[in-house]
Amino acid sequence: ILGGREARPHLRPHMASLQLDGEHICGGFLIAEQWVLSAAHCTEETDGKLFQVLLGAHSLTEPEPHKRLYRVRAQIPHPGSNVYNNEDDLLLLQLEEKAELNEHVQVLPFQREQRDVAAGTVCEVAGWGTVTHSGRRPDRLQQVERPVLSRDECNHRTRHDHSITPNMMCTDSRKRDTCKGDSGGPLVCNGVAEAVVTAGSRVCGNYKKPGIYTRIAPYAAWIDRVMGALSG
Ligand SMILES: O=C(O)c1[nH]c2ccc(F)cc2c1NC(=O)[C@H]1C[C@@H]1c1ccccc1
Repeated sequence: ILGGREARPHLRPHMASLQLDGEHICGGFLIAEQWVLSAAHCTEETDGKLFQVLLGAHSLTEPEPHKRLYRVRAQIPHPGSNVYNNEDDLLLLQLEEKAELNEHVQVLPFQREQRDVAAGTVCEVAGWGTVTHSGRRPDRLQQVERPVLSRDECNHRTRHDHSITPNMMCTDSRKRDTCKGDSGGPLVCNGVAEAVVTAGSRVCGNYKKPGIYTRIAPYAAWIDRVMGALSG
């Protein structure tokens, strides 16, 4: 998160850190007791290794009550996700067991209504991604508020040049922005997860390249189908 600040500890009990060998790779969030939603691109360089999911954390390194690392039973990237574009950039992770819910570990409801968030709506995004242009990695969860940018604005030739589909949305990226390591985290508007930070490589903090998110409502049926099929 560029231009943000340290989050109030444990005000985002839905936040997850997707880790490989103890290293934070991407964000994610708890959508059900045994399920985390993140971004498919985050699995690109993991050559088939399964993530571990850290829940209940504020600091990535310090011991905290309710902080717990969960093993993953299954990772299901959306079938439409690919390495060439940001389309269908969603990843479902089934935890080995149901997460133990408490004040620091909670599920976050996601938007199911197929209606765009109005341009100008101020939403918030949190993550353990880079906090400086030189790539400094924070130990504690950061957050930033960002206004939604209309799809037409975002698709302007000088911005994302018509690559933003109806299944995506954008936020203003002037100075305050998401960055590497924030991908997979939720864009929360009025307390509801509207979208997921896309994990394609994008310059951060440049107003010419707004933040890109995968809207969740268009994928509600896929999410329900996968969770229902693997609910054994
Ligand atoms: O965050 C992303 O957009 C993104 N997209 C990817 C694609 C492949 C892939 F193998 C990884 C990623 C990845 N995450 C990262 O590189 C994470 C490791 C870097 C990081 C940045 C800041 C703080 C902690 C760790």
